[in-house]
Amino acid sequence: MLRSSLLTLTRIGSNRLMSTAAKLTTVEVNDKTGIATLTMCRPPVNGLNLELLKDLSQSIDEIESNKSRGLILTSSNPTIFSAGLDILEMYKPDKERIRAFWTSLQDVWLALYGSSVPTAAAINGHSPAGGCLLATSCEYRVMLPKFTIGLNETQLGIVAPKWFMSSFLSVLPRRIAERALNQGRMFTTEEALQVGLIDEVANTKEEAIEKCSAFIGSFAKVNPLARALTKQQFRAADLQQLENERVQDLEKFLFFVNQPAVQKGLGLYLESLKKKAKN
Ligand SMILES: CC/C=C\CC/C=C/CC(=O)SCCNC(=O)CCNC(=O)[C@H](O)C(C)(C)COP(=O)(O)OP(=O)(O)OC[C@H]1O[C@@H](n2cnc3c(N)ncnc32)[C@H](O)[C@@H]1OP(=O)(O)O
Repeated sequence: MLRSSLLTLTRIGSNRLMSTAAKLTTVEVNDKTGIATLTMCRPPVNGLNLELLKDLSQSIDEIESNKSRGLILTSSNPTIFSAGLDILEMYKPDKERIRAFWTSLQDVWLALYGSSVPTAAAINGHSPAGGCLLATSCEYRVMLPKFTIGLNETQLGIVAPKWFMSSFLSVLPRRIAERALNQGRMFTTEEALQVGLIDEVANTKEEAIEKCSAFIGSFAKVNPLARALTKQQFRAADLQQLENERVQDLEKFLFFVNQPAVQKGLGLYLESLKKKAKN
């Protein structure tokens, strides 16, 4: 693969840092545990734009093919895991780019939710919408206090697609998931723990990564193939549904995003974010 030939390896203590120039993610493999930490680093808020999504896809593929023992997803930003989809991709979109953007988001979800290696999210900051999608696509979540997580799409006047719901439903009981999605509810760390949206709370990012590593380590004595096939059987129906409906899902998104009312709503939301940032 071209990307493999561009790969540079740097050693930091017992970790190998795999990265390429101008990347929006880094992958660091711990030599002792064999676990890869995939860090999103797109300032200011890890907004999921086309480039970050492509990097995430490549990094997940890399981790799968390097036979890492597990994947921990986290952020280089000390207060934001990911602000979700970059709204600038969806507001007054470029025709070709927005197709590639949504297709890349589908790719990331299929790769992460369907990953054969154990996955965990060290949620070291706010995690709305697409950020929550990434976290709930993993098998385990550890979050730092005083942040928020949830699928807030209805608050923006937009609709989370079915596969966002699949990830959410793989974590939460249906009744709680349905109500939270309808309300566009953002959960505090404490509330998220209470309903089961996250598995543990940690006080620091390092502690969160340790807890994620311990979760991944809990599979050490389980046959990796049996574990991977079992996980994939659990997730097969959700994954297959998107595989079967990829084109329709893209067309539905394009139709929706181009509605004048949706464009107006996104514009107002962007404005309110910018106003808030200035104050
Ligand atoms: C039509 C579409 C149909 C279907 C698609 C459905 C799926 C949607 C999934 C999504 O992910 S939609 C995105 C939803 N995301 C959000 O609602 C998050 C919005 N952001 C925030 O709540 C906050 O920014 C934060 C809690 C993440 C961080 O707060 P704070 O640390 O106070 O940072 P600022 O708010 O000051 O933001 C700094 C900077 O970043 C810009 N920004 C924030 N979020 C986004 C974003 N999602 N997309 C693009 N830009 C974003 C914000 O405007 C500020 O920009 P400046 O230029 O003013 O610095």
